[in-house]
Amino acid sequence: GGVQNGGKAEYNYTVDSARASLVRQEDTIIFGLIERARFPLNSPTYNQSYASIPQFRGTLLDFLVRDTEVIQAKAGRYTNLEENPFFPENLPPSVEPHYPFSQFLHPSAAMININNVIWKLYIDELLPIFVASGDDGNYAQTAATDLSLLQAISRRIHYGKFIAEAKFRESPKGYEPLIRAKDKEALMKLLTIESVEEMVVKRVKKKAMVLGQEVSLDRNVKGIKYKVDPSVVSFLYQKWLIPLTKNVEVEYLLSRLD
Ligand SMILES: O=C(O)C(=O)C[C@]1(C(=O)O)C=C[C@@H](O)C=C1
Repeated sequence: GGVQNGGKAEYNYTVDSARASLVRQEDTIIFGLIERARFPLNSPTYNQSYASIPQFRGTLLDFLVRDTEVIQAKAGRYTNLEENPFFPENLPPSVEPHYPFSQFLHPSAAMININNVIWKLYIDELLPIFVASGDDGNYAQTAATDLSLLQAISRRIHYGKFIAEAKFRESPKGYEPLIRAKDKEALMKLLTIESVEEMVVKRVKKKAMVLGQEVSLDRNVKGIKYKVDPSVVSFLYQKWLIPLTKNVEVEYLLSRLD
């Protein structure tokens, strides 16, 4: 397809390499949670009537994300299909020379973007369970940590496209009839491996303990304190991140043969 690869070997994802990437992304997400949890909720960040930005309608977070995405688009961020913008409308093209990223995904399926769902979920459901209530006035800093965490969560969930493609290529005969029959339930069942999910949930809890513990040189400190509650991290994965990744996988597969 389309982009010339300039003689470079095309990088192909496998189920194993995609899983390895998800494992790495766990670190980014956990650090993102730790960074955001340094601040209390700071609700004015998400309140349109608080923000009074000239020529802009929206919240401070909307403003920061929109304008950051414009810059990042120009710098070429979205030429890599692992990245999906939150405000894809009217993003400028990259001004950078194009790197020949692998055309691994099926072109129509590559267009899936559920960031509107992720955004709403983040504000309404996720924030309240891992940040303390309160207001310390650091709204711009808060929005900056929201942006990197949102990008990390979005990347993880949309990575479902790459996993789904790798799974499809490993057993097209299993997937093709279900895709033709548009059988979402059967697709969901075929791509689900409960033992892998259980490992993910256990590992992120352990990582949150290791990466998020307060480090002290004082031997007399009693009890370990965590910067973000490890059981909240495993809950986020179990309740939201894994299910949404799987939804992306199903959506991707449904248009895989278009
Ligand atoms: O590792 C896989 O096989 C995936 O599809 C990823 C994932 C996940 O979101 O972590 C989703 C579905 C599977 O049941 C197991 C794990």
